[in-house]
Amino acid sequence: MIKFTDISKTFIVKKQEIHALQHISLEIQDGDIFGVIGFSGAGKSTLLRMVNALESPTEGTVEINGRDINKLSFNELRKVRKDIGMIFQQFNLLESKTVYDNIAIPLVLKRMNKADIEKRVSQLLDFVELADKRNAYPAQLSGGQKQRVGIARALSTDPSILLCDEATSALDPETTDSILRLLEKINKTLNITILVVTHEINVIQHLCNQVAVMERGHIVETGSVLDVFSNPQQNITKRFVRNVLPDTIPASVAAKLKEDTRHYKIIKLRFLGDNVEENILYYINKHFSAETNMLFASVNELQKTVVGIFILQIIGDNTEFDKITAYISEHNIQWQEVTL
Ligand SMILES: Nc1ncnc2c1ncn2[C@@H]1O[C@H](COP(=O)(O)OP(=O)(O)OP(=O)(O)O)[C@@H](O)[C@H]1O
Repeated sequence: MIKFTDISKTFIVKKQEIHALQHISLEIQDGDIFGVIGFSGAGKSTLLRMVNALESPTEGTVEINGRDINKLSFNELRKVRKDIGMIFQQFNLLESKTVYDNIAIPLVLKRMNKADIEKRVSQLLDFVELADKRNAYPAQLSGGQKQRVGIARALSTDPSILLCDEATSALDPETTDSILRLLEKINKTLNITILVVTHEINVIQHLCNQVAVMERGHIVETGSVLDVFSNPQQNITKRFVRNVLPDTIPASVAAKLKEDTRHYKIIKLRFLGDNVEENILYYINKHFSAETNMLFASVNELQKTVVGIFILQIIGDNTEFDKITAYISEHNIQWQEVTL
C-alpha cells in the first residue's frame, strides 16, 4: 500500500513560496489502478514523485508497505526504488542506444550477468510486442513504440509499483488506447499497482478503478471511478466528467424550452447498472397526469457498469411533479431539478 499522510510541499523560487501540495492524505491499495487528475500546475507530478522520493515532502509522510520512505538509509532507498518503475510523457529514452540496450540499462546497473539480461530483455520485448524492434534506435520508432520501450525498461527490475506521469499525453487517441490496454494487462497479469497522473479524463475512464481530483495543491474529491463519475460533487470534477459523460441540455433545445409557456419542471436522472433497464418513463407516462419530454439522454459504460443520464421535461402541475419525483426516489434513482 502507498500511503500519503498530511503531505504538504512548498517550493521557494526567488523568495516566493509555491504551495505545490497542501495537506494531502491518500491511500492506494495493492492492485489498484489509481488515477490522479487535475489541470496543469495542480501538483500531480510533485505528488507522483514523492512515491519514489524524487521529491521529499515539506510536511507529512509517504509510506510504502508501512515504511516511511524519507527515513530510509541510502541503500534501503535504492532497494525500494528498484521496486518502483516509472514512465514519462516524453519517454526519456537514450537516443544513442538501441531498444535492447535501453531496456537493459537498469539490469546493467544492477550488475546482472549478460545471459540473464538477454533472457529478461527478450521476455520484456515479447511482453510489450516489440520483439522485431530489438535493434532499432528510438528515432526509428513511433511514439507508441517508444512508450512500449519505456514500459519494458520500467518493468525490467520486476517492480510491484508502476508510476505513470502523463504517459499517453504525447500520443494520438488510437495509440493511447493500445498503451492503456498494455497498462491494464500489466496490472492484471503481473499484479502491479499502478499510479497514473494525467489531465486526460478518458485515461481515468478507460484505465483506473480509483480516482483523486486535484486542484491547486489539494485533493478535492476522491473515490471509485464509478462513484465519482456517476455523481461528481465538485465543479472541477463535473467539468472533467462532462467531457466523457455529457449531461447538459443541447443549446438549441434549451432555446426552445425558453419559449415554452406551459408549466413545467426539468429533472436530470442518473441510472446505474440494472436501474437502466427499468422502464421508468413508461410508468411515469402511464400513471401520472403529466407529460414527459426527453431533452437529453446518454448511456455509457464505466467499470463494466452501465451509466445512463436522462434529462426530462415534466409538463404538469407541482402536485404531479412531487408524486413523480417521490416515485423516482423510491426506485433509488438519483435525480435533481435542473434550471435553465
Ligand atoms: N522543482 C520545482 N521548483 C519550483 N516549483 C516547482 C517545482 N516543481 C513543481 N513546481 C511548481 O509546483 C506546482 C505544481 O507543479 P506540478 O508539476 O506538480 O503540477 P502538475 O499538476 O503535474 O502540472 P503539469 O501537468 O503541468 O506538470 C506548479 O506551480 C509548479 O510550477
